[in-house]
Amino acid sequence: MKLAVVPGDGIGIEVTEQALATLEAVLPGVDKTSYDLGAGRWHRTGEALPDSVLAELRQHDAILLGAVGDPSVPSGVLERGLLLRLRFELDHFVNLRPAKLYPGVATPLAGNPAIDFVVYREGTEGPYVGNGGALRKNTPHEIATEVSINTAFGVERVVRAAFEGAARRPRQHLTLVHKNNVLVYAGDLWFRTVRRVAEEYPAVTVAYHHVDAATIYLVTDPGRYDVIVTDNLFGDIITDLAAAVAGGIGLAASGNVNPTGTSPSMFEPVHGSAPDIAGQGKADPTAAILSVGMLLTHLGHDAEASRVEAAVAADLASRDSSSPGSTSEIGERIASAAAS
Ligand SMILES: NC(=O)C1=CN([C@@H]2O[C@H](COP(=O)(O)OP(=O)(O)OC[C@H]3O[C@@H](n4cnc5c(N)ncnc54)[C@H](O)[C@@H]3O)[C@@H](O)[C@H]2O)C=CC1
Ligand SMILES: CC(C)CC(=O)C(=O)O
Ligand SMILES: [Mg+2]
Repeated sequence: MKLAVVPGDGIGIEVTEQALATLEAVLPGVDKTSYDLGAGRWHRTGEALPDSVLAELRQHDAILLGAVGDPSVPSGVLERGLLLRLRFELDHFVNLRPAKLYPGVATPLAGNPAIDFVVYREGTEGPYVGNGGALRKNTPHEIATEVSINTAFGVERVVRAAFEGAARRPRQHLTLVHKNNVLVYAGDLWFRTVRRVAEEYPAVTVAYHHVDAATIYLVTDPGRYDVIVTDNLFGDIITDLAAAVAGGIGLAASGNVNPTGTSPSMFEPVHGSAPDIAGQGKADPTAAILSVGMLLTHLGHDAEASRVEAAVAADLASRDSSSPGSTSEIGERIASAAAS
C-alpha cells in the first residue's frame, strides 16, 4: 500500500500521529509519504495545494488527512484551496460518514438509544462548488450569491451508492434528507432520482425527511435512520449533529470515496483543526483512528480493519468518559490493543 499522509493543521497533526501508530500496529511497514500542506506552507509559499503535489497524491492508493484550517489564514483559503480541491479533483463523490453509538459511550440523549446509521453525503457538488460572487462589495447594497449545483449525473451516482450501501445492511432502509418544500428545483431532482433508482432496489424501504425535521429526529429518535443520502451542505451539517449524539465529534470518522477507483480515496475525521484545543493534547484521536479503519476496509484489508474497530470498541467500553486521557494516551492504548 502506498499511503499519502496530509496531517494539515491544528489537532489534525496531533490525531494523525496517533492514527498512524494504530496503522503501524495492524499493518506494519506501509509505504507512507507525508505532505506538508496547510497553514505553514501557505504562509511560506502562498500556495494551498500546488499542482505538482496534487499529481503526486494521485499516485497513491489512499490518502489519510488530519484536518485543515487555521486562524492565521483567511477563512476559506485552506478549506477551499486544499480540502475541497482535493475532494473535487479526486472526484470523491461519496462522503461516507458512519454514526454509531458504541457500548459504554455516553450520549447526550436520554434513554441510551441505539444509533447505527451511515450518511452518504454528496461530495463534489451543491453550494460548495464555488459558484458565487459578491456585487457592490462593502457597500450597504452588497449582494452575495453561492449557487448550489446539482447535476443529474452527480445526484444519481451518490444515490446509487447509497442504495447499494443500504442493500448490504440488515435493515435496508434509506432516507433522503433535503428541503424540497423550498428548494424546489434541486430538491425535486434529488426526490425524482431517489424514486427512480428505488425501483431497482425493491428490498430497500425509502423515506423522505426535510432537513429541518431530520435535525429533530436525529435528537429524538436517531434509531429510525439506517442510510441517509443527502447533498453536500446538509450532509456536512447533519453529520456534526450525528457525531454529537453518537458520543462526540472526537469519535466520528469519514471517507471521501471515489468508488470507481480512478483516483485515491481520502480518509479523515469529521472534525476540523479545532484551534481552541490545538497544542494542548486534548484532542481525541479516536475519529482519526477509526478513519484508518475505514481506509483499510476500502483497500480490502478487512481483518486489519476489524482489529482497529475492535481495539477502539474495547477502549471506549472501558474509558472513563470524564477523563479519557490525553491525545497520546488514548492513541497508545488503542494502538497497543490493536497490536495484540
Ligand atoms: N475536514 C476538515 O479539515 C475540516 C476543517 N474545518 C476547519 O477547522 C477549523 C475549526 O473549525 P470548527 O468549526 O471550530 O470545527 P472543529 O470540528 O474543528 O471544532 C468544533 C468543536 O469540536 C471540538 N473538537 C473537534 N475535534 C475534536 C476532537 N478530536 N477531540 C475533542 N474535541 C474536538 C473543538 O474543540 C471545537 O470545540 C476551521 O478553520 C474550519 O474551517 C472544519 C471542519 C472540517
Ligand atoms: C471545512 C469544510 C470544507 C468541510 C467540512 O466541514 C466537512 O467536510 O465536514
Ligand atoms: Mg463539517
